Parts: sequence; C-alpha cells; structure tokens
Amino acid sequence: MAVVGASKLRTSGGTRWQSRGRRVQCHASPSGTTAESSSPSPSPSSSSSSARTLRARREEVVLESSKGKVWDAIVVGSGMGGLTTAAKMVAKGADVLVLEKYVIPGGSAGYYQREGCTFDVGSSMMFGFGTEGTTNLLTRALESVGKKMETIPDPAQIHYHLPSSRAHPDGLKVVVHRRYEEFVDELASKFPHEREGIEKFYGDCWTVFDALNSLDLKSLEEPLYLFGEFFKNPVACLQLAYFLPQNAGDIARKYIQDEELLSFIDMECYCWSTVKAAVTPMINAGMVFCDRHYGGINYPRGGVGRIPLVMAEGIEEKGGKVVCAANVSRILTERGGGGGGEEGSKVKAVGVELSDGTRLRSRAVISNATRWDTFKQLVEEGDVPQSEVDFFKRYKKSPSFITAHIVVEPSVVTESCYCHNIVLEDWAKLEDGRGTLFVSIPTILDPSLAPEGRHIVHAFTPDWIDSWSGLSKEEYAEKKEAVAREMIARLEEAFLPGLSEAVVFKEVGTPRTHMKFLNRQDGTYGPIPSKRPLGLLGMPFNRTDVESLYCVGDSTFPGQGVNAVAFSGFACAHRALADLDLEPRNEVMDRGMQGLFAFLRGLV
Ligand SMILES: NC(=O)c1ccc[n+]([C@@H]2O[C@H](COP(=O)([O-])OP(=O)(O)OC[C@H]3O[C@@H](n4cnc5c(N)ncnc54)[C@H](O)[C@@H]3O)[C@@H](O)[C@H]2O)c1
Ligand SMILES: CC(C)=CCC/C(C)=C/C=C/C(C)=C/C=C/C(C)=C/C=C/C=C(C)/C=C/C=C(C)/C=C/C=C(\C)CCC=C(C)C
Repeated sequence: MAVVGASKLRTSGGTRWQSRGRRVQCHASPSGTTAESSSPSPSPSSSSSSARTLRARREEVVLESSKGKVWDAIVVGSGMGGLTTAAKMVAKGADVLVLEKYVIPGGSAGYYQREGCTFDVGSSMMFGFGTEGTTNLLTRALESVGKKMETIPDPAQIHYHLPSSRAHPDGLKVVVHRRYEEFVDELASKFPHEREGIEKFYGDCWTVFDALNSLDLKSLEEPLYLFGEFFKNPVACLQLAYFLPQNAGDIARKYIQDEELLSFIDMECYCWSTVKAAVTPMINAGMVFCDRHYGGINYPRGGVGRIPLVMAEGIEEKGGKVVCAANVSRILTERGGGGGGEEGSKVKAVGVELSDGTRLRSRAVISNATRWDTFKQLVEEGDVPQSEVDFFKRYKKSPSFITAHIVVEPSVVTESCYCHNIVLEDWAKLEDGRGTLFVSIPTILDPSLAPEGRHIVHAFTPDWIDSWSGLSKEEYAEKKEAVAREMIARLEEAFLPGLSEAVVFKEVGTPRTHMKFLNRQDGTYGPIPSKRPLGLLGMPFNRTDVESLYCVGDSTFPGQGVNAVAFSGFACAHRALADLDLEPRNEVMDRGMQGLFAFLRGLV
C-alpha cells in the first residue's frame, strides 16, 4: 500500500493541511463552521519541504517541553478515537498534544493518492454522520471544534451477494435500503414465513438504539453523569443495562428459526464485528442496525480521509496541537503517584518518550494505539497491571485484511451497482481467511475521487499475518498478485462482469502493510472475544490501572468501528477531563464505581 503525507502550515487565517503542490482547503468561515473547497488533494509527502515542515512542527513542541511545559493530556495516535478525544478535550479548554507516528492524521480512517485517485485506507462506510439525535457522534465531534462536513447520502448500506440455497437457487441477494421499512419488506420477501421474527429481532435493535439515542453519550465510568442519566431517563438506562450483557445471536434465535436467515444475521454482524452474531454484543448490533436507517450511511465529500484532516484542523483552531511523524516509543511512568501509604507504590503515567529520546510531560497520557501495542510495547513490562493481563485472556486479535484498490473503466460499474457490497459463495467459509469479500465503490457516491471516466473498486477480505510471514520478496509479490486475481474473479462472477478486462491500475495491501502503516500489532482490525462474552460487559472503559493512563479506540468499550471509537473518544475525554478537574467528579463515588466494574469484568 502506498505511503501518503500531508504536512501542516500555519497561516494567519488559522491552519491548513497542505500537500505537495496542491492544498486541502479548509478555511474557517465567519460562522465558525467550515467552508470547504471542491476536493482534497493530499499526496505522498516525500518532498523535502513537507519533511521540513514536519520537523519544524516537532521542534516547536520539543522547544516548549524543554522550557518545562506540562500538557494537560498527550494523546498517542491520531486515529478517529484519539482525535475525537482531543476534540472534546480542547473544546473544554484542556491543553492537548496529539502525537502521530505516521505523516498524516487518521490511522485507519486515512487516505492515500495514486493515479489521480484518492483511496480510503479503510472502508468507506460511515455511521454516525446523521443530523439528528445523540448517536451521530462524528457530526457532533466535528461540531465541538467548530467544523461541519458535507456528506453524500448513500441510498443503501450494503448489497449482499450471498450463497445459493434450495429456496434461493440464484443466491440470496438482499439490499439493506436506507429506509427501514423497505429493507424489512425486502428481507421478508425472501423469508415470508419469518416476517414476524424479522420484525421482532430488528424491533429489539430499535429498542437499544432509541435508548442510546435518548442519552447524552459520555463516560459510563463517571458516576455523577451515570446517575444523572438514570435519574433523567430511567427506562432507557434500564433497557440498556438489560441488553448490555447480551449477544445479538441469542436474541435472533429467540425469534427466528430458519437456518438460512440465521446465517444472514451472522453475516449482518460479521461484516462489521468480524465475529458471528452469537459473539456480537447486542448493544453494538442495535447501534449499527438502526443508525444505518435513522441517520443513514453518509459519505464525506472528498473521501473518508478528510474527516481526520478537518478534525485536526478544528483541534488546532481550539488551541490543541497535532504533530505527525512523531513516534512515541515509551510511556513514561513514576511510582508513588497515589500520594504515599498503600497508594504510594502505584504506577502513574507522567508523559511519553519519542523514538529520538525526546521526553514530553503531561498530566494525562491517552493511548490510541491498540491494547497490544500499548501494554506490550509502550508500557514497561514491570508496570503492566493484572487487569491488562486479564484483558489478553478475554480478548484476542481479530484478523487483518488484504486490500486491493483497483481503478477501472466506467463500463463495468452499471446503474444498478451500490457503493457497498458483500460477496460470499459458501456459508461454511464466512469466517475463513479470504472467505467473505467486502467491496466499496466510493466513486458511485463521489465521482471526484477519481479522474473523469474512472471508478475506484476497493475490495478487501480478512486474512492473518501468519500467511504473509516468512516469504521472500518475490514470493510476497507473487502471492499478492495471485490473491488479487482471485478477488477480481469472484467479483466478476458476483456482480461486476468484465472486471478483469476493465482494470487500469491496482495496488494490493496485506496484513503486513496494515501492520506497518497503521502501527497495529499483526495489522489486527481490533479485539474479538476469545470465548463467548457477556455482551459488552468484558470490554474495558478508558481508565486503566496505571494512574493517569487512559486507552481510547477499538481496544476499549464498545469496540471496532469509526462511530464506536468516536463514542470511546467522547467517553475518554469526559473521564480524563473529570480527573483533571475540568468536569465535575466525586472521588468516593469514583472509587466505588471502579470496584463495581472490576467485579463485573471478573464475571466474564
Ligand atoms: N467503517 C469504516 O468503514 C471504517 C473505516 C476506517 C476505520 N474504521 C475503524 O476505525 C477503527 C480504528 O480506530 P482507532 O482510533 O481505534 O485506531 P487507528 O488504528 O485508526 O489509529 C491509531 C493511530 O495511532 C497511531 N499510533 C499507534 N502507535 C503509535 C505510536 N507509538 N506513536 C504515535 N502514533 C501511534 C497510528 O499510526 C494510528 O494513526 C477500527 O476499529 C475500524 O473499525 C472503520
Ligand atoms: C453501567 C451499567 C451496569 C449500566 C449502565 C447502562 C447504560 C446507561 C448503558 C449505556 C451504554 C452505552 C451508552 C453504550 C454505547 C454504545 C455505542 C455508542 C456503541 C456504538 C457502536 C458502534 C459500532 C459497533 C459501529 C461499528 C461499525 C463498524 C465496525 C463498521 C465497519 C464497517 C466495515 C468493515 C465496512 C463494511 C464494508 C463493506 C460492506 C464494503
């Protein structure tokens, strides 16, 4: 996969992320929201001017630190989890520094450019970009730093191209329409005998979603807030408490008997949680299966990579700093942070060390790296708390992905194609490496991502790092080519006839690519339960047992997904702000709450 970069310039009118030659134009408008230019154009930043700007940014921060500066919070990593945390914290007046190893912000929500095309590094399916309610967390995170993005509504979430059966000899084809009733009618037309079960299962999902969408979403480990919400909205909170330890598969089996339909529900879960329904938390299923109809799936004009760029700009305009090409090699700790006595031996995070040895100090350290990277790389072995050792028993790394970004002639993408597609030929292979094939064609929604007369087909499929390790350079290149050929052949068969003839460019990434550029151990997509979980109960919140060290992103409650890590960012910011005395808190209740959560996790 390609390396991309956009450097940052300070201008009299605020900050702009600038790329070689052309500019990502985000000018603050008088209203404080963002007026954007037609399309982004960050490109590979190998240019020496970009490198110079990145160095200058770093030196500015290093200089401030050498004068004894202590930040309120240092965020390690600028994925959407880290950026959302920073956005919510600067909005409350905290002094926040975000350090990103890569040359642009965004992590899995980043982008790269080739052949005049802008490619989304991850998928292009964005939840949380609606205009109503409280669950539109991307919209709200941007708003908190005075930003707004233009989005393009997707008429459907996914077009499924699934295995054939006696009932569906030509394959089970289902479109998840934006309008809920249209989707239910379509699904019920394939399984008429299960209409009631379908309505009941998705009905329970709506119960979860409506409850979530009535709360002011913040940190569940901050008791003043949690009791306040219980007091304001007891029914919604009790409904959520009821569903919190449950999994989607158990609810589906209560209402649905048809095994093919249950396999469909497995796929509905797998395509975002990378596990089947039996192991997918019901709270997350409720969120995903309803937000797609309530706020809808909306694509940011100019590409997913614009979201972190715009958010980083907002963070800087509110006084924070986002520094790229800054690799954190260690989280600095001190003992005795608890203030004497029994607490005196407690380990406390006090800052970070960069790979060049520079030390930066802060009152809170927030890691957006995965828990494996945080507690197996950044924190000294002797400082790793037992709760983290327990986490590694409860959760394991999900597979990574093989991705092919393909530029094609337009004839192959017909009027009937949707942006997001899932292809599977055999139910038994749903969870296998290279089993389920995911396909996004974002140019259907935003043609400006590619030159005129071209479409981008982004095909990806889960795979493990092991099958890509130990290969020679030639073997690696050959294997990439063979896997891409196989993906293209499957797409031709499923819904893109003539694809192989229409390819004008392709770039293949593997789990090794993800590991290298996203800095995620084994390139993992995120944590998945090692055994059947009690819903979300085992997922840790943002505080850790290292004092002043927080985690944010998909290794924290509620898990993978941009809108999920955005929630984790809202919660992390709230908890850290309270600990920094920038939000209300109650020490005694805090301690009781931590004890309760440790107990509940012990049950899992
Ligand atoms: N819905 C979609 O289509 C879609 C698309 C893209 C991403 N996603 C989701 O985004 C989630 C990931 O978001 P996230 O915020 O948790 O993480 P992330 O992996 O996206 O970002 C983490 C960032 O931290 C940086 N980092 C790691 N270690 C570092 C170090 N030592 N020093 C400095 N920087 C370091 C990485 O370079 C990366 O930019 C995934 O779960 C995925 O589901 C979804
Ligand atoms: C504490 C106690 C005990 C109790 C309490 C109760 C309560 C109050 C509770 C509450 C809770 C809450 C608030 C929760 C929250 C949650 C949330 C927010 C969630 C969210 C979620 C989200 C998600 C999960 C999302 C996801 C997504 C994703 C992952 C996506 C993905 C995608 C992809 C991969 C793409 C595909 C593609 C194609 C098809 C092409």
